[in-house]
Amino acid sequence: MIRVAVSGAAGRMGETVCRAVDAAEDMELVGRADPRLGTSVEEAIANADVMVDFTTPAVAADNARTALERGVHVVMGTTGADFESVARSGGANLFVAPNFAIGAVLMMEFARLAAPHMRECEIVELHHEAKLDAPSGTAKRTAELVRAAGGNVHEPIHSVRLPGLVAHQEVIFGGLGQTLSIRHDTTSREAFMPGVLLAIRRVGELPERYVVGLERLLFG
Ligand SMILES: NC(=O)C1=CN([C@@H]2O[C@H](COP(=O)(O)OP(=O)(O)OC[C@H]3O[C@@H](n4cnc5c(N)ncnc54)[C@H](O)[C@@H]3O)[C@@H](O)[C@H]2O)C=CC1
Ligand SMILES: O=C(O)C1=N[C@H](C(=O)O)C[C@H](O)C1
Repeated sequence: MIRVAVSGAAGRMGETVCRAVDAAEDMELVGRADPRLGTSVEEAIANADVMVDFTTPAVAADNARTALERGVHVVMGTTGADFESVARSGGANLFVAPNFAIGAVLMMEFARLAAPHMRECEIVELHHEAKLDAPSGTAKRTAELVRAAGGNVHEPIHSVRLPGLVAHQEVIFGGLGQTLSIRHDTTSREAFMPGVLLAIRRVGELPERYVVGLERLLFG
């Protein structure tokens, strides 16, 4: 049994992760941290092997440090924060993914493949109106990957925030007489759960202490 604590447990993602962990036969939900529940990270991780964090950019790095210093592996989903500086804390592993949905990972892979052939690129990301960070973590990661593959991502990345949206992104390449659009739509937060559960199962045996991107677990 993998003993899992969820940080941000009363949030949109945290509640969904708690249900997914509860339903997984090889996992036990041992702690739920959230100020809205009156529970701290320290209490929640006391008996945990892995902490999953979906909180806010302001607190996520501190939460990760707290867990790593206590030897608890971290699966980090929170975007808009930098985790490089905490990655070497303690003796446990840190896995960070800006997007846990397989379709979003494929969108980024396809964009990386297209970049050397159609260099000019714009990214439009669209999210629910309560999202705190802009551009999204997925959009920033896509831009990094496209640029590393030789693409020219135009600034700024376009961020749309509206009620009715969940999480969506379009990567548009333009070339002579043609465009190529790669679009991913998340219509339910359930989309992220297989990726989160995979990361919980694998975070204890990463090849390095700090790994970024679900593609590292999916495609080796
Ligand atoms: N990597 C991925 O695939 C995904 C990442 N996200 C990211 O996850 C994060 C959370 O998103 P939502 O669930 O929509 O936000 P939310 O606002 O619904 O939930 C955040 C929760 O964190 C709690 N919180 C605040 N401070 C805390 C602390 N110090 N310790 C523990 N909990 C604390 C809040 O009370 C709230 O319940 C965002 O950064 C978002 O971008 C969201 C969806 C997918
Ligand atoms: O806040 C969200 O909802 C999401 N955040 C992540 C991001 O910033 O890319 C992943 C997904 O887009 C949903």
